[in-house]
Amino acid sequence: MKAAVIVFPGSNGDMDMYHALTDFTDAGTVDFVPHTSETVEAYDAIFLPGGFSYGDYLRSGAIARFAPVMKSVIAEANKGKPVLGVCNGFQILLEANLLPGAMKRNKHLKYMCRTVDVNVENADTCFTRAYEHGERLRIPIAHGEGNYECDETTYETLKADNRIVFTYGSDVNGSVGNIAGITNEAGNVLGMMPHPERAMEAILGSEDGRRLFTNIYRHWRDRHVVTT
Ligand SMILES: NC(=O)CC[C@H](N)C(=O)O
Repeated sequence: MKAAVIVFPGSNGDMDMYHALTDFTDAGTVDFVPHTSETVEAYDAIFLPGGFSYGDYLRSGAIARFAPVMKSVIAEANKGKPVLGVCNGFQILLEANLLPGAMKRNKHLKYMCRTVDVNVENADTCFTRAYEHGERLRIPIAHGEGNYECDETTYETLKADNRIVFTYGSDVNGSVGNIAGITNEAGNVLGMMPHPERAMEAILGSEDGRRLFTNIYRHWRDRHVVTT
């Protein structure tokens, strides 16, 4: 599997994402792909890391959404390749309209940085099949604009179509329905505010993020590697 970790000016989760992929999955190639790149067509899975792309000016993700690489990210997402956006990556996916809704400042207007409870609401996606439905994970958050907002119709659709993949165990930032992560309609694009790539090793507090990465790899392997 060839994985692309997209790097924007201001990304800060790119190294963690790279570490999660190279040290915990058998992904053959993991490349840092700069925001100026014109194409990610050669990659099987695309990862948008956390950070403060373009200094979070205007709104988080609002400028990154126009980076040259995004045209190709959108094209590959529409072909059905797995695309994972974490934190700022999620914000960019929202701004790019690959996912519905928007992010507002956290309800207390404070940047929050701590490990929280995260519920697995849908364990039937290419990202979450290694988890149990209803499982409670411990995953760190680190954001100032994680207050997910969408209109009533969108919320009802997300619920009805099982596209709410993760919720917070409690109301941490004001998000509608305590939403922590959602997918697109096809299920191949996941945006989530908690950082699974920072929950890979018990020594750092949790290894609950591991299965997300190993499962993306497994999903690809099951479709591309012939076993006897
Ligand atoms: N770790 C992140 O990606 C968080 C930064 C994000 N731009 C924010 O809302 O603060």
